[in-house]
Amino acid sequence: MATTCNPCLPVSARAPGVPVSINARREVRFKCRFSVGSGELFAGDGRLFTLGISRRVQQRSLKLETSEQQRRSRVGPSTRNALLDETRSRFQEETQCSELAFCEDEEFLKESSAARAATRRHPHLLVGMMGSGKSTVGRGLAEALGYNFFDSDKLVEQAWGASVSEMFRADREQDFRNAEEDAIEWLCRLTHLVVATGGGAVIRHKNWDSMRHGITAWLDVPVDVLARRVVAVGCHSRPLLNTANDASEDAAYKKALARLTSIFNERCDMYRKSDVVVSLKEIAGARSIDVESITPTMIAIKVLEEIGEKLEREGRVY
Ligand SMILES: Nc1ncnc2c1ncn2[C@@H]1O[C@H](COP(=O)(O)OP(=O)(O)O)[C@@H](O)[C@H]1O
Ligand SMILES: O=C(O)C1=C[C@@H](OP(=O)(O)O)[C@@H](O)[C@H](O)C1
Repeated sequence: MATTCNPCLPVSARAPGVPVSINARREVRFKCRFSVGSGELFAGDGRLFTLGISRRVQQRSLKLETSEQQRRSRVGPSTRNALLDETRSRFQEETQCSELAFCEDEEFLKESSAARAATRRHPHLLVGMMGSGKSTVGRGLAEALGYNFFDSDKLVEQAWGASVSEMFRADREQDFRNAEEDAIEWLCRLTHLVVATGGGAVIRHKNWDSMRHGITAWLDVPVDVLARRVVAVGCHSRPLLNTANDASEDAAYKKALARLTSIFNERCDMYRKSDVVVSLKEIAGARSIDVESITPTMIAIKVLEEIGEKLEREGRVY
């Protein structure tokens, strides 16, 4: 028997978990309030307990909640108490916590579901220059959180039945920007999702009004790295770079670098308006590696850490 946590993610970054429930296999799920982590604990007979670890775990105490759903599942009081006793002793053994409290009172449940509802108001929106990794990192982030992933460019393409490049080529950039605005407004009304916005989303105030319903994270990637990435995959899907006809990769790189530098200089103040900034240079410095060696997973972890810290500073739960 052991608690199992995703070893790739730091405590503050683990998934916030699912609502408390008992499933068809009669595995009982417990979830704690102010959860900053979760683990799984197996009872001797194969039942699975999903546990949330409270911030207070550092003070050697732990709070778990059981839910109305569990009550509805017709686990009788003696079974429930036996489960709780078993969980208590096994978890105390695991965590060396001296205090462990199970809360079942209505007030606690109301409070914790309000807290969960508050976090649900926050879609995670990745902003940044084209090629900064919003889609790549966003997908991993969504997977880690158990959220849905959306790419606003893709929604626009679906709505118009044309690719972004085709729209730009047909001189319909303004139509694209309007459709992007609608897509972002719609997405920001939803919950439990990670959105990769288009690189230019930050230029419209209306998008910021929408994005304030969520949490924005800027992936700050040096322009030379961006240029290398977009040239490597081909610039056909990035109409603003206009490098399609360049004969050599070197020529395409130089043109992309110049164009990206100028776009970055125009937009950097707007990217800085984001709730959190994830700088690849900083990650590289902290890990003593070069920027090109930073993996999307490392970036996703940093995004989660930064968002977690921001919410904590503001007294909100993740
Ligand atoms: N951390 C990374 N390291 C190396 N390549 C990356 C990294 N993040 C993204 N890429 C690559 O860079 C390209 C652009 O990434 P993408 O996620 O499409 O960026 P965006 O959505 O911001 O335009 C893709 O080919 C992707 O595989
Ligand atoms: O920077 C921009 O203005 C744009 C970035 C692109 O998205 P990505 O950042 O996903 O490449 C796409 O929305 C469009 O080509 C415009």
